[in-house]
Parts: sequence; C-alpha cells; structure tokens
Amino acid sequence: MRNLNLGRVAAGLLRPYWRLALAAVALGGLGSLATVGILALIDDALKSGSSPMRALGFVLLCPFMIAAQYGSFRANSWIVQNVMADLRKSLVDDILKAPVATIERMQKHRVIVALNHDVEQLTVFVRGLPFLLVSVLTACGCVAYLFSISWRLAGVAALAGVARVLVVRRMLDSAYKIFFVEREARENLQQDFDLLVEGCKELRLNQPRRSGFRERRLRAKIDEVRDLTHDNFVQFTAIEAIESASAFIIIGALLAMQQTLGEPKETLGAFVVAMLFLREPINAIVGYIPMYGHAEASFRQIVKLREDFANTESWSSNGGNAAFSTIALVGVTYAYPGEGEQPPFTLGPIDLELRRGETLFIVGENGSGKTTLVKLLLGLYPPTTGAILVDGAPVGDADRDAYRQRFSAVFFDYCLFDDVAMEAGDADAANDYLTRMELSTKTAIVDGVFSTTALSAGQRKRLALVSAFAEGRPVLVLDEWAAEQDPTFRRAFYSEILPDLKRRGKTLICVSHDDRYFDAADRVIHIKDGKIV
Ligand SMILES: Nc1ncnc2c1ncn2[C@@H]1O[C@H](COP(=O)(O)OP(=O)(O)OP(=O)(O)O)[C@@H](O)[C@H]1O
Repeated sequence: MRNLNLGRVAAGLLRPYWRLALAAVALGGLGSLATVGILALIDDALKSGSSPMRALGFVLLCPFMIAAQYGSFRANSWIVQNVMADLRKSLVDDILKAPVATIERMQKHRVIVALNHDVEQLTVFVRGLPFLLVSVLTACGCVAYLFSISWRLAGVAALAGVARVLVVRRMLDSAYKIFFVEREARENLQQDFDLLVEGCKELRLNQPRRSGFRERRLRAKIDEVRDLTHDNFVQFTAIEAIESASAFIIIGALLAMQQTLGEPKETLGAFVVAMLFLREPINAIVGYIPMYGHAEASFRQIVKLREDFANTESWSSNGGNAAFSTIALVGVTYAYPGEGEQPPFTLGPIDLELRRGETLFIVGENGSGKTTLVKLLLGLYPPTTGAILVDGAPVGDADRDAYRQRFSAVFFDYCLFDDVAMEAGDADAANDYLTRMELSTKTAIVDGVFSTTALSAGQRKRLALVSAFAEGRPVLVLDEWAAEQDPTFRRAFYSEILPDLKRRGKTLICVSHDDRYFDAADRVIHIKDGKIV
C-alpha cells in the first residue's frame, strides 16, 4: 500500500466499532464455511446418492448460511453508515470552528464535494476492508495449501506471481494518476452545478451566456468527468483481466514443465484445482485497488481541508448576554491576504471605544473598510496586530467565541435562519417587533420558528432584524440594514426603531450611507482607506 496513513485512518474510523467489525468478519467466515459444506454435501450426493444424514445436513446448513451472511452484511452496513456519519459530523464541526476569513476565501464547491463525494469514497474503502481481510486470509490459506501439495510447483508459481505483480504495478502507476485528476474534475463540475442554481435568473435572461455556460462549461465538464471515470474503469478492467489470465498462463506453464519438474499427474491435478480456487480471493484483492485509489485521493482532500480549517480558537459553551461597560479596539489592524500583484487591503490601525447603550454609526465610501471594521469588532476576524479589550481585559483566542456571544448582527449579505434563537430574549418583545416591522400578517413565531420566510427582499431584511432582536443580546450590529427599505420605512427605522432599541438598552452599531439620518446616532465615525478620519 502506498500511503500507510490511509490504513491508519481506516483503523481509526473503525476503532469504535471493532467488536462489531470482528463479528461481521466472523459471521462472513462462518457463512463461507457453510457454503463450502453445502457444496461438499451436493458433491457427495452426486457421487454416492442421497441419504437422510445428508438431507439433514443440507436442511441445517442452508438456514445457517443465510443467517450468517445476513448477520455479516447487516453488521457491516451498520458500521459503514456509522463511519460515514462520524466523518461527516467531524467535518461539520471543523467547518463550524473554522476561521470566518478562511470560509469566506474557501470556495463552496470544495466543501460540498468533501462532505459528499470524499466521505462516501472513504466509506466505500472502509466497507471493503472486512471482505479484503477475508480474501487475504483465504489467499494465504490457499498459498500454504499449494506449498503443502508441492513446494517445487509452488516455488515456480510464486516466481511467476512476483513477475506478475511487477507488471501490474507499472500499470497501476499510470492508473493511479487518474484518481487525482478525476477528483479535481469533480470539484470543477460541482462549482458549475452551484452556478446552475444560483445563477438561474441571469442564465434565463442572457441567451449567449446560457449557451456558453451550457456548452463550454457544464457539458464540457460533465464529459470530462465521464471520460476520466471511463479511462479509469478501462485501466482497471485491463489490470483485472491480466490478473485473471495470468493464473491460466501459470497453470499452462506448469503443465508444459510437468516432465522437467518431475511431479506426478495427480499432484499436478490437485495443484491446478487449488490454483483455480486461489483466483477468486486474488481477484477480490485486485478489485479492491480502485477503491483504495479513490479513497486516497479523497482522503488527501479531506486532510487539506482540515488543515485549511484549523483554528486555535476554542468554542464557548455559554450562550452569551455577558455584561460590559466598554469595548475598546486598541491599535487594531487587519490585513487581508494579498492576491497576485495587488497589495492587500489593510484596515487600521484603529483606536475606538464603544460604550454600552450608545448608538454608533460607521460611515464611509464603498470599499473604505466599514464591514471589515465591523467583523473585527464582532470578533469574526482576529486582529492582525493590536488588541480588543472588554472593560480593560484583552480578548484572546481562548475567549473570542465567548466575546462574540454579546452581539447579534444583520450583515449586508445576511443569512436568515427560520428558527428564532431566543435563548436570552423575550417572546412578547419579539412578537411586538414583528408587528412594528409590519410583518404580523405575513408570518408568525410558532414554536420558535418563523411560520414562513418566503417574503419580499425588504420584508426578509425586516424579519432578519426581528430575529436578531429576539436573540436578546446587548449589542445589535446592522450593516446597511435600510438599503432595501422603502422611503417611509427607512424614515421609521432611523426615527422610531433605532431610538426604541436604544430605549430597550441596546448598544447599536450601524453601517450606513443614509447621510440624511446621521443625526439618529450618538456618534458617527468616518472611515476612509481603512482609517478613521
Ligand atoms: N474577502 C476579502 N478578501 C480580500 N480583500 C477583501 C475582502 N473583502 C474586502 N476586501 C477588501 O477590503 C476593502 C474593504 O472592504 P469592506 O467590505 O470592509 O468595505 P466597505 O466599506 O464595507 O464597502 P461597502 O460600502 O461597499 O460595503 C475592499 O476595498 C476590498 O479591497
């Protein structure tokens, strides 16, 4: 095996289920023994006729064989499904813990292919392990038996077997490369599948874009995956065919060398029968190689993803609502990673103190760094330099997640969850806000879930504000919240809703371009080229 890590990974995945895995292998072995027993009884009956004992043996062995095989498959299926679920759960945890900046940089299709395709490939590999084990044991038994029949014949067959392995290895080297190319092609295809759904409106509006996307991207990539998968299949079919034929070639060579080797005909006959029996486990082992190749390509991607997602932060176990008087950014900078020749955008250094209960507006031109500042303040980006202090105490990696639990936010590119996370909130106040947002005839909070979120763009944004408010956190951050609101509601937002939220004790941070309403703020900070001016 090329990558010992994969064996270790499989062992690690199977460790919690080792007893069941052992039982599956044992039951499989018993089922095989019962099959051999039935074959022997049939052989006896054909040679010597039926007898009550043989009939009884047959009647007992048949249900035993069915029960053992059923038990083995059932245990194996349970193990495989658990392994798959465990892998997915741990990947999901990695994603939940990953730095936000990494997730923003990471393309969605890579994550989707890892969660679906890669997990499945690793699982197929694990599923085959008990059968591989049985095949290896059977093959070892057969080889030992061959040596017991004639060490001379077995020695010649073993030499031929070594030559065969060398030929197959060379073929495998080229077949192996395809696994990695195919894996990459799958990611590219997934990226276009995402666009197919996300860009459905644009694709309908623009015929040249649609046909270009269809022909040059979607269809071309579907064909590429088809060709690579086919090539891969063909290469392995060729390897399996050579493997299969080589047993006959060795048998033919042994028959031709019978005189030279000086073995009696009966010994040679028994040897040939055992060689033919050996083909089955050997074919099963060779058939397992593609599963190994796919699993290795997938495993490498999962490892890479895990490395990218690694985070030194720890998860907080409390829901938040922690008290504070001031939150201060001291000499804070944040530098995005540079791309190509372009110098990266750097925010700061920023010195800013947020006081509990105040309404702070962050204003500035497009691209000046307002959202970046908000993400730093929310603890979503760790400062590149400088520190965030809560009542004078610095926030580090260990407590950044707990720090974040003070905030609720409606981002510009917000995501509206249909459940209302009301851990510290007040259901009556949330319903009151639903009415204030003129949404009480459109949706309701039923058992902690919005009855519908199928609303207009402006209404969905209002619902996002209700949801953020319902969380009951002390600080509410609204990034260009009013951008989609009609003039009447926009006015109501600045002149009624923000003052009401302030009266309810909320600290408010609003990113805004609405200079007509800047007087709604206690304090306005202006950002230009990443600095407060
Ligand atoms: N994910 C990213 N990776 C690299 N650079 C980024 C990324 N997001 C933003 N930037 C850079 O940071 C700068 C500030 O972006 P930011 O989103 O903070 O601006 P903004 O003031 O909120 O703009 P707008 O008013 O348009 O929302 C941008 O000019 C851009 O160059």
